Amino acid sequence: MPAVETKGLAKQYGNICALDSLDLVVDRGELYGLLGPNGSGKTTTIEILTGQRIPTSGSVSVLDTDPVENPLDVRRSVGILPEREDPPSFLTPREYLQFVGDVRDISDIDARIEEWSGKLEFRGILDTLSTDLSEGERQRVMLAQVFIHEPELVFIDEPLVNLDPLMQAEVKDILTSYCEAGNTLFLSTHFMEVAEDLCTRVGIIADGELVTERDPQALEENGLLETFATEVGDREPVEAGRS
Ligand SMILES: Nc1ncnc2c1ncn2[C@@H]1O[C@H](COP(=O)(O)OP(=O)(O)OP(=O)(O)O)[C@@H](O)[C@H]1O
Repeated sequence: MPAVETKGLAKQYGNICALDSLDLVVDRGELYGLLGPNGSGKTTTIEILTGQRIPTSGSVSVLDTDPVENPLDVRRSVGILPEREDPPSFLTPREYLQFVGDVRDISDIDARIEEWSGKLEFRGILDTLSTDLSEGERQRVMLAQVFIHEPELVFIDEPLVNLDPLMQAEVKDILTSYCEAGNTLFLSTHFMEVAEDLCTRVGIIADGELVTERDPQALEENGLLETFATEVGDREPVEAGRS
């Protein structure tokens, strides 16, 4: 069974059609990137896949579980990093990750905090209040909470945002090795070079529909940007109220 599968997935917010019959299949071990213009439905898709939102119609399967029927089971077995999410300002990274360890039932959380704060190079700020951290330091802590319970499927919106170039290279290596070990990564990004460098397959979504899927490694330089411009740029604007 694939890691993620949607059939005819649709989501209306009042008279706004955010998703319109989305069919997606992401196999286990893939590093899949979902690209699309602002408002095309990427966040809505991830929120439905992670049991945070109920679709209007269609079916969803995540690790063989229906996130609409069993949202808690899905949220326990995946890692999630939404866009612009920070650790609570009033906790230190250590306290926050210990809290995550409690929620995820991790028995050796202290050892894992050591491991992930080492990998993501934030051991030196483990006991600093999060309100006093830089944006990049907060992103490192949030990346640690994604992986600390060793999920087999991870959803990340803009994984490299706010990271300096050396840390971007580290995180790219972490994400690639995570998938090489047989796990699955579902990314959403606006950065073509991130998708080109990292993803084994990308899907381009526009107006809540999947318009094309490509292997970015098989494209010429800037090929993804050209594909994006062709597939998305030529579309007619969609009016609110379309069903
Ligand atoms: N809670 C909500 N209530 C009403 N409309 C919403 C809600 N969330 C999203 N929308 C609308 O649904 C559409 C899809 O939004 P979504 O956030 O999924 O897009 P996106 O591709 O993630 O956009 P971006 O790249 O700008 O983050 C947009 O038209 C948006 O305005």
